[in-house]
Amino acid sequence: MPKLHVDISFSYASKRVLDGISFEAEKGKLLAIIGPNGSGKSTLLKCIAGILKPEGKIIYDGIDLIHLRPKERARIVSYVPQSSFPEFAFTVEEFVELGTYASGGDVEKALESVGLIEKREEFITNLSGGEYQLALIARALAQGSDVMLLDEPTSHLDINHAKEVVDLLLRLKDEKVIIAVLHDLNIALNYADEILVLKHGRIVWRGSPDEVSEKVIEESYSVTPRIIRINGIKAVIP
Ligand SMILES: Nc1ncnc2c1ncn2[C@@H]1O[C@H](COP(=O)(O)OP(=O)(O)OP(=O)(O)O)[C@@H](O)[C@H]1O
Repeated sequence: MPKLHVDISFSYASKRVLDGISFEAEKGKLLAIIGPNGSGKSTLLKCIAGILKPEGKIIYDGIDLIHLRPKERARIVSYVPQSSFPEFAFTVEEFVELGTYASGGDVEKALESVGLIEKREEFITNLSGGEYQLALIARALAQGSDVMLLDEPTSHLDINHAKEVVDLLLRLKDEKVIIAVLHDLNIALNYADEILVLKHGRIVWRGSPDEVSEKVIEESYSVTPRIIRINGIKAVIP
């Protein structure tokens, strides 16, 4: 089974933001990246997505993604950015169709997967923040890529829609390499298979959600939380 190998560093001008980040991700395991604000999580996803050009290597299935042209890379990697207000008044269907540019993917299936098929004719600018987040995910799904990167995919969603997105990722994880930046530690600890903790642009901890201790959170976020575990369910109380 092909793996994604990441071994990179990145600087904005002279400011080192990612320093020797090295990890692997594979299908079947939902990988969550957590860490405090400014630790480099979004920058890491942007490097893998090809928006930023890091030093080092990003290899998937023997192919070095850093040196691929954008259209070739888009066949392999899709990226769901942090949600912002849509810039153009496309219909939902047209917006999701943008994802098919590189690979000619399935718009209808993508809309169905996120529950937006009924809204296909509506303008994207009329969606709620949560629905727009789902449209961003549908656009990435329509790309049909093997690797999917998501930057805080549940941040604008109510508990019901957040659960829908998590369920979708759990359904997709056997067919795609999925890497999600998550601020919601409860989602990360309860649904991810592996966790990477970033701090000051370095991986300071990695392991399974069951191994995340109060000390790990304290050392990364400088806050002393309580982690409660009941019948396999974990809750992080700040
Ligand atoms: N375009 C940019 N130019 C210069 N510095 C930047 C730029 N974008 C981000 N940074 C800096 O890089 C560092 C990492 O930012 P990044 O957005 O990757 O962190 P993050 O962990 O995703 O943060 P958050 O959790 O707040 O979204 C921060 O110090 C940030 O100020």
